[in-house]
Parts: sequence; structure tokens; C-alpha cells
Amino acid sequence: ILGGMEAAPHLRPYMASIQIDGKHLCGGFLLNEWWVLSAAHCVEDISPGSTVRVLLGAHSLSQPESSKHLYEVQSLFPHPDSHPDTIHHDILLIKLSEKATLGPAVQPLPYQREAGDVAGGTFCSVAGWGITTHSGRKPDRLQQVDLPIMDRAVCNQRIYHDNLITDKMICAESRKKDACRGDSGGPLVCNGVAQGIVTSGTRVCGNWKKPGIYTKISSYTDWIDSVLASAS
Ligand SMILES: O=C(O)c1[nH]c2ccc(F)cc2c1NC(=O)[C@H]1C[C@@H]1c1ccccc1
Repeated sequence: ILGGMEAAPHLRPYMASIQIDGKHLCGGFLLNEWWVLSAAHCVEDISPGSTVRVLLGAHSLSQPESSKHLYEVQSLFPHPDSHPDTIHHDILLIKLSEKATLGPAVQPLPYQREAGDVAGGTFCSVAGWGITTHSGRKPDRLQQVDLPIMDRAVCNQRIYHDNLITDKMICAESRKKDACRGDSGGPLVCNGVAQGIVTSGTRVCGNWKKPGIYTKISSYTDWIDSVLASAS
């Protein structure tokens, strides 16, 4: 997170740290006791030997916290139309190997199921353990920032993303305040509801000419429902 601040501990009890061999890789968030939502690119380079786990209930990545619990992963379901070289369908479902124990610091986050766009100018928030400086500083504790949504037609102008943004994506302003590497997979939360997922392609951060791109969750509710139904 660039231009943000440390989050209040455990006030975002849905936040997940997706980890490879004990190291933070991407963000994610809890849908229910068995399932976490994240971004597909985060797991595209995983070597067969490495172990993916999901940390829930955390504020600090390193310090002991009674609410922290590291979960094994039973299955990874990247969207079937996601590809390493595009930002389309950058969405991933993670099934935990055991039911997450819910509590004050571990709670699911509702996500948008209805079609429709969040109005440009609406302030939403994004949180994560991604880099906090352009030089790549990695925070130990969860960071957050509030960002205004950018209307898709504006975001598709040539000075910005030049018709890259589909109706399955959301843009948010990126002037100084932005999500960045390591925040991918985390939720864009507007009025307590997850509307987007930080996309995980390598992207410049903090440059107002390149707004943040988020996968629009309401475009994927049928896919989410079908995976949850098939793999539960
Ligand atoms: O965050 C992303 O956008 C992104 N997209 C990916 C694609 C493949 C892939 F193998 C990884 C990623 C990845 N995450 C990262 O590089 C994470 C490792 C780096 C990091 C940043 C901040 C704090 C701790 C660790």
C-alpha cells in the first residue's frame, strides 16, 4: 500500500495473507469458513514442491498474536480463463483444508452479487501487506488506504488505460495513494462490501496516469457459486 497508514489491528477480520513457504505473497479475503478469494496470478508461478498456506487473524506478519492461525490449502481454483499474460479474470478461489475458526479477528466479508457499477468518486478502501515505498519496503503490519473509484469511461481514455478496462474491471485513482505489489488479491471494500479484487499483474503503482485495476467481483458470482457448489 502506497500513501496509506497502519490499519487498526484486527478491524479487517476478513483479511488473509496468502503465503508460500512461510512468506507473504499476496492478499486475499475470507468468503466463508472454507473459502478465501484472491488473485489468479499470485499462484501461477508456484513450483510443485512449495507449500501455499493462508494466514488469518493477523495484524503483524511476524509477531505472535492469539488470533493468528495459519491454514493449509486443500485446493486452488484459478479462474479457467485467467492467463499469465493478461489481466482478464484475475480471480482465484482457495479452499482451506479445514474450517476456519471464526472469532472477533476472523470473519468473512460480504461481496457484491448484484450487477452494476460503483459510482465514480465513491471512496473505497484497500488493505494489505504489500510494499509501502517505490523502493519495495515490505511492512510487517497491515496497511490501509482510502481511494476514490474512477468512472470506467474516464479510466479508458488514452491518457489513462486506453480501452484496456472491460466491464469486468473497476478502476480506482492512483495518485500517490495506491495498492501495489503484495497487495494483489486483497479486497476493494466500499461501504462494507467487497466490490473488487486488487489485480496481480506487474503494474506501476502510485502513478495517476495508470489508475489501479480491480477485478469486479459481481461479474464472477456464477463462477464463484459453481466452484463452491462443486468443491464443497
Ligand atoms: O503482488 C502482486 O501483484 C503479485 N503478482 C504476482 C505474480 C506472480 C507471483 F509469483 C507473485 C506475485 C505477486 N506478489 C509478489 O510479488 C509478492 C512477493 C512480493 C511481496 C510484496 C510485498 C510484501 C511481501 C512480498
